[in-house]
Amino acid sequence: MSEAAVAVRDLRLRWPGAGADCLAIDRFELGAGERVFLQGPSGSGKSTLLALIGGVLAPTAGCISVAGQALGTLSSSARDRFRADHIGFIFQLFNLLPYLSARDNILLPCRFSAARRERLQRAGRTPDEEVLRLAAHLDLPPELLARRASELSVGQQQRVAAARALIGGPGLVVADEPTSALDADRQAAFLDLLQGECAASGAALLFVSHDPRLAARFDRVLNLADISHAAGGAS
Ligand SMILES: Nc1ncnc2c1ncn2[C@@H]1O[C@H](COP(=O)(O)OP(=O)(O)OP(=O)(O)O)[C@@H](O)[C@H]1O
Repeated sequence: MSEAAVAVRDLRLRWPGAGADCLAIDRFELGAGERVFLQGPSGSGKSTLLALIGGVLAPTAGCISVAGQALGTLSSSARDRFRADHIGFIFQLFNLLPYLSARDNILLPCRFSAARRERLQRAGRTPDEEVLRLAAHLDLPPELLARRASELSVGQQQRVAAARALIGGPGLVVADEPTSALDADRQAAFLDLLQGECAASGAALLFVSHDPRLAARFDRVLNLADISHAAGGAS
C-alpha cells in the first residue's frame, strides 16, 4: 500500500514533427491515496500528462510507473488491461455512451476488468449492488439509473462518470477538468463527493482544473510549469 500511485522519472514527450519537448519532467510522484490538484496554462500539457499516466500515449523517453508497474514494459494489450484494472478516468466531456443507461455506463469497467470484479467480490458486493451504493453516495437518485445517459443533466452525467471511474476500487482516479461545466457551488459539492469516495477506497486522485478556488480542497497543489521544464514552451 505504500507503493506510490504514480512515479515518473526523466519523462520526455515530443510530438512528431515538433521542434521541442511538450513535457520534460525529471521527477514526479503521487503518493498512494494522495489527492493532488494539477494546474497550468492552456496548452501546457496537462491532458498530455494524464494520457501518459494512463498509458494511452507512450513517452518519447523516460519511465512512468503506476502502482509499481512500469507501463513501458507492458505490451499494448496488457497496458489496456492494466488501465482498466487500476485507473479510473473522468473526462471533461464525461465520454459516457449516450445510448446506454446510467447503470450500464457505470458497470462498463467491470465488464472489461476481472480485477475490478474480484475487488468487489472481496468486499462482499455484486457490481449491481455497488452501482446502487455509489449512486447513493454520489447523490444520484436510483430512478435515474435506468435512464439513457443522453437524457441526464450535465451534473448527473458527471456523477455517472465519477461512479464509472470509481467502481471496483481502482487505486488511481484521474480527472481532467470534470467540473468545468458546473457552477461554483455544484463544483464544490461534486468534489466533496468524489474526494469522499476516493478517501473511502484509498484511491489517489490526480485532478486537473483551471479553477483555483478548488485547489484548497487538495493535499497538494502543483503547477505543471514547476515540474516540467518544457511546459508551455513547446515552440
Ligand atoms: N495529438 C497531438 N499531436 C500534436 N500535438 C498535440 C496533440 N495533442 C496535444 N498536442 C499539443 O500538446 C500541447 C499540450 O496539449 P494539452 O492538451 O496536453 O494541454 P492542456 O494543458 O491540457 O491544455 P488545456 O488546459 O487547454 O486543456 C499543446 O501545444 C497541443 O497543441
